[in-house]
Amino acid sequence: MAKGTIADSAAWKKLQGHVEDINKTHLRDLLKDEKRCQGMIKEVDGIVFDYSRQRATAETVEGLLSLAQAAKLSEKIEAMWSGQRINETEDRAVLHVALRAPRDAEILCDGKNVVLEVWATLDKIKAFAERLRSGDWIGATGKPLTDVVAIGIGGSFLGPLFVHSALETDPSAQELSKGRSLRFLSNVDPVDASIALKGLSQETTLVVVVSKTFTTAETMLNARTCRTWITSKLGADAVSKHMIAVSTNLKLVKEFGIDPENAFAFWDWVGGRYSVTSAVGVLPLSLHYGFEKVEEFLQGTWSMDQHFRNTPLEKNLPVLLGLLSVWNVTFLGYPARAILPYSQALQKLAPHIQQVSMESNGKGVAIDGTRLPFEAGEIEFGEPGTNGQHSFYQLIHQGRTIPCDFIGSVKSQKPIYMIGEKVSNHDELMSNFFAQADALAYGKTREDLQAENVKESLVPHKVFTGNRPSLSILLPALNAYTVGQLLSLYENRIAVQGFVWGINSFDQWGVELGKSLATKVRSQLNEARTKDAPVQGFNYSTTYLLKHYLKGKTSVANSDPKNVFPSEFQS
Ligand SMILES: O=P(O)(O)OC[C@H]1O[C@](O)(CO)[C@@H](O)[C@@H]1O
Repeated sequence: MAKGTIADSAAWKKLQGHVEDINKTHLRDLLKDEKRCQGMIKEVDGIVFDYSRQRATAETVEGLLSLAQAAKLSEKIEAMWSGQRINETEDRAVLHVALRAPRDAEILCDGKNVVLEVWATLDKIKAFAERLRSGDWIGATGKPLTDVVAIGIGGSFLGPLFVHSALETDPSAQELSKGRSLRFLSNVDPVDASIALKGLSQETTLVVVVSKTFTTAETMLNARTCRTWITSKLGADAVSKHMIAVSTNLKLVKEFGIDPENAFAFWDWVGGRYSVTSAVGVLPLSLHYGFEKVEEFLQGTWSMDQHFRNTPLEKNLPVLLGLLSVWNVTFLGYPARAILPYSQALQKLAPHIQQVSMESNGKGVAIDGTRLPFEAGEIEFGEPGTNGQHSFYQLIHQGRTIPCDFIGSVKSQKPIYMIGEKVSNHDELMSNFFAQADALAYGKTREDLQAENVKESLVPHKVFTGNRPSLSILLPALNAYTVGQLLSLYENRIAVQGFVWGINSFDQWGVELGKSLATKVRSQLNEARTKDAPVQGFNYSTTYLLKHYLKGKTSVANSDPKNVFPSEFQS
């Protein structure tokens, strides 16, 4: 589009007009049309995707596909895959898909096949993981390193944590990680460090500092904290044995004191929140589970990536998911989405996707800087079912309309059957998965309640309007491969939304302002505590709060500097 935004397109306007038609329908009636439903259930590489409970008809989907065409979606997907610098404000390509490509694939960036570099790093990770896991790599006192603490924040933390929590309950992955532990340290809150290091011994711990930039304040402070924890017990030389790094900034890794030989690279064409399939996730997960298990995860992502790149839009799961999200957010006016895995192992899916989505698409201007005449981005949150049912589902059923993603699996990784119970524990879980989607769609009418002889005064309270959209994703089982498929499905869905809205989903300028203001506060706190300097240069409110905060702290002016650590740090 030469000028203006996607909202100027005829396809956009047509969809706006179509909202009125949809508002005349109820999901209760739409679900009676079996032909419609049949067209809205797709199966790809073992995953069933059912969007028949969306407030949409074949005409809606057709309208959305025209919108995709107006937004040049196919061209944008191809531009991403062909290494064009589609992250224009940072002048970078967006090629996280290359991270999971098989060894013999070719993906070009600036005329270079990046798959070769990807595999050089994967080979290095594999070799290192084998050395560590076999006990060939030993710590400063000669002991094998069985515990890994991965320090990182945002994309350098949430993705690896999500995959780790998903694999933790997979029996084969469990077997591979016997006798080992993997912990994460992200928050700069000293309590997080005390939790991460609790009970660990420096002698058997390897710290992995994960930071794309190697400048992130929280990560670097936690890295220095762990370095002090190690050196105070094992001496300065122990760093080379007990600390390694993942970064695109190998110069700063070296300056920090980590041997560049023990650093694992990735590239500026990998966005932080899209980096879990780079060394950011692959290294710590391989140290814990072995490289082969992590490779299965990469293969799952690649399978869905290939489907995304090569399948016509109308059958393409990430595309359909993305278009329906645009429909819900922008046209039907539902700004939020609930991610509801009926799988405890997917407990960190929502927090991870929350970052991928909200940091990617929470933008106010189009890629050319034009202010958007609509609100892009989506509020994403979620909890595993059935826990969420006893928390926020009340609001979803009778309060606000929040489109839901229900995710379940056919098989459980930990089946429990008990004599005398009607169903297995997993069947009980999945009964809720199936029931909730229909409860939201159909609701319960006044007539239904009257037929049940419900007391008249209670009828209004017990009515469920229904007509609340959801979609269902059914995996064959939860394992490394399907976790990879799911990740790619969501990552690519989020890219599709951004491509259609016409925004840059791959920069994150919105996180900068808070960071720079924190620098000013940090130096004020330092001046106040070490030199008793007065609080100045802030507005009334911040000055008041800072003074109150400082009143409760001990001044260290005129005293000898010393390290202070919680007792958990002393092993
Ligand atoms: O990996 P880094 O450079 O430490 O950055 C951590 C995170 O901070 C952000 O830059 C901003 O939140 C994320 O995009 C990124 O994942």
